[in-house]
Amino acid sequence: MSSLTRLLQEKRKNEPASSSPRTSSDTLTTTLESQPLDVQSRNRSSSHISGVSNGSSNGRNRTTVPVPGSVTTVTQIYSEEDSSSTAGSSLDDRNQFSSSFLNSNFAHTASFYGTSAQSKDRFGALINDQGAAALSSCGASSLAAQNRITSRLSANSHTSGRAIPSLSSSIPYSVPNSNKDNNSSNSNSSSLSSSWLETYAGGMPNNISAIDSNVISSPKVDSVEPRFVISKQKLQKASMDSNNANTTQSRSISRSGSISSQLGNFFFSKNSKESSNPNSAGGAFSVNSNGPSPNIKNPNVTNGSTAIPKPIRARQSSIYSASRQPTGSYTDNLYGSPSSVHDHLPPSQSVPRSQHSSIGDLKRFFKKSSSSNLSSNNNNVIPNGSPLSSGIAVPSHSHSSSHFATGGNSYSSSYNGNGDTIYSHNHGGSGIPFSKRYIKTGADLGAGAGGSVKLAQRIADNQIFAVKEFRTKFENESKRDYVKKITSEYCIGTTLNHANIIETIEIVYEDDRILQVMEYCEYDLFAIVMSNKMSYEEICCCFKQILTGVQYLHSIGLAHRDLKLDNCVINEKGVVKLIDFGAAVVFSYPFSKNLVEASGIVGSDPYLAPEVCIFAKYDPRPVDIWSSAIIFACMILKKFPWKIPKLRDNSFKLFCSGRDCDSLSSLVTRTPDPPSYDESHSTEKKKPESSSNNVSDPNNVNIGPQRLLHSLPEETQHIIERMIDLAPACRGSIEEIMEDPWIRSIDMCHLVEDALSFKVAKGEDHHHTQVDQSEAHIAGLEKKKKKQNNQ
Ligand SMILES: Nc1ncnc2c1ncn2[C@@H]1O[C@H](COP(=O)(O)OP(=O)(O)OP(=O)(O)O)[C@@H](O)[C@H]1O
Repeated sequence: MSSLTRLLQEKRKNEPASSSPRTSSDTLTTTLESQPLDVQSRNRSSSHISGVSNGSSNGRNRTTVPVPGSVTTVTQIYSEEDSSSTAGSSLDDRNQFSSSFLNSNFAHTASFYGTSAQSKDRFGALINDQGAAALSSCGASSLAAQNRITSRLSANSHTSGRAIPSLSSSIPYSVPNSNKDNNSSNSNSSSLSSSWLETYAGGMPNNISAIDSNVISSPKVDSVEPRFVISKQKLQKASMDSNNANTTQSRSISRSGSISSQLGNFFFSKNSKESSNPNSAGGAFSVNSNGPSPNIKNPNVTNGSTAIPKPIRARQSSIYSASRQPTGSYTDNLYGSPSSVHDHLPPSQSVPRSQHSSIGDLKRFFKKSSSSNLSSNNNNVIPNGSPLSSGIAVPSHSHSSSHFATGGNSYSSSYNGNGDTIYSHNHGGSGIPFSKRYIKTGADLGAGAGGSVKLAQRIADNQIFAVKEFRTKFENESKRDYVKKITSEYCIGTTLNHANIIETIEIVYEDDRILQVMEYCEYDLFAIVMSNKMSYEEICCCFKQILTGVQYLHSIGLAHRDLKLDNCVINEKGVVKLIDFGAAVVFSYPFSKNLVEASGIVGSDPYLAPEVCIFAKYDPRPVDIWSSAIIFACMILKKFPWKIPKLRDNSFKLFCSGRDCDSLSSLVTRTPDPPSYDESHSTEKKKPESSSNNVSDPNNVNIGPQRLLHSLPEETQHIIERMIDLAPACRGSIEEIMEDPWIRSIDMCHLVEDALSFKVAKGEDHHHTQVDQSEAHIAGLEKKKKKQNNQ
């Protein structure tokens, strides 16, 4: 337990119960605690686990976990390590749960930066514990599926994470008339899905219908250009939709260079150096470059933008490649050599290593830019509604537009992140080093696996920003992966435009440091939650804002993959913003109806969706949905429901138990039931069936989904249940969630246009909690703890 954890626990213990305002969440927590069954559950699980580990053979046992009564149980293979780690299951004990809650929040994103041996071990353990989960009584078909999985695993065990099947091999994503040839490897599921959908197309969940073709893990792309064009369109459409929906926000997409093109321009083309003109470095930095297609000219770009590197390189260096290889860091660990990263690419996409980035590229890139200008450029601000030559009309309201410039020294920004001001002014930044343009205030906001975040003040206007200094490369990390992580975070940050997404102002490479300047938000949502002062309505507002951010991301084909309380910050106006796009992936490309599956165990344990721990490849959208639901549960309960979604975690095991199936893998690979005649003609019958998976004892709140749901307000239970459906194919999509009556009824704080600025329209039924700045960020809490210890 970290010292900070202890600090917070002590703080909470010392707080008299009456000192905190009585909120709905308090009531709910009390309700949860009042359930003695939690304690019983923990005792039960301990004994089961103990039994498992004692009987271990070769460190592993196949264990059937008994659950009281006649309910079905979930079976899994355990290792001794697993069994010993079962302690401290979340819902069972408040203190332990709080500890877990805090520790997990301070335990940073797993795997994405996981270059340690731990990651490797963890990955291996996950493969063996979850992927090979052999289950017994779910019918012949699921058993067959399990056998397929298990045999694949055995055939490739300990050698390659790629041996783990894709979730799509078990879940049919395909739709009729999709290209079945492409699905030869998944012929079983494909044919299943086709027949399913042909028959029950209307019954498929929203999260499947959005991607209405076959699932691929390595998309075949002959040309990069169309993707970029559509990426812009998607961005524009998302912004326009957003405008039309509530006129809450619309920022210029003047930073219109796609993520991929930016990355390609930045790092992965040696030729870019040769082919560029003297201004090319700046051009390469310009997000609003000519765009990736040589056929597309952008008359709005007046600076010396560079020629676009060869598309193939751009693609390989993009988030596209990141999305296919987000596990690069641990892949390197597993295979011992960065070259292995390329080995598993299809031949058509395999790239000679010489084409990939190097730290030298990174330095050249930043140095060139630094010497020209790292401030923003008015040239990048596109007149309202002006169509780019690529055929994209930008949103009608120029909003934020801060990014690298190409030699000009003007700056334009129109969104201050507080939601009520547009500023637009020029800051002479050309050639001026970061240290001359910003003063570091010295205050630390937080630090994680990706780097440390500090406060800085811009000299030109005294505005405060959060500046993230990226960590240096780990020794056992490939340069390529390192550069990719940094660039993906920056490129995503600068490309996205939404009130609920943090704005990246610029990125600076100076003195061998990489600094990302972001708008500053006064509070971590985690700190606000831990203050225990949030009202239920406030929690709902924050939740809906998070969902709104997720909706935006998903609408443009991106998934965050690391949604958690401490990746949500909130400003003093009550606007919640998602941060940390280091793990984000593209799941859908323009002109393609294919789902690009994500891979790798990426995220933070308590927020992880179960399929992430089981399958090497998965649809990242339901993962975000699951994590969002966990965030909501954490805000209500001030606890995690479980430490990790694995059966070794007793609380999660109980959550999975009591269903009409005893196999976690089978539960996770379930597909939606076709609508029955009764269901389609009677809405009354539908509810009891969907509200209880606990076939044996629907009233037992300790088993099955009710274990978590019963602790939540009744009105939230339906949609949260949809969000924590163990099967991602059945899980509610973001569109479904946003249409939920309760979600719709939430009076959410949002931005509204007001002449030349945007103001926050506050929800009327709540105000947003503010805490002392000394406790507003994790770093502040840590500092305070240290101080207390020294006294
Ligand atoms: N724009 C911002 N405004 C205020 N605080 C911020 C901002 N960005 C980051 N922080 C603070 O810094 C912390 C770390 O930021 P971030 O999550 O980006 O780092 P990381 O190294 O990627 O973390 P992780 O290990 O979770 O991946 C956050 O939890 C938050 O407290």
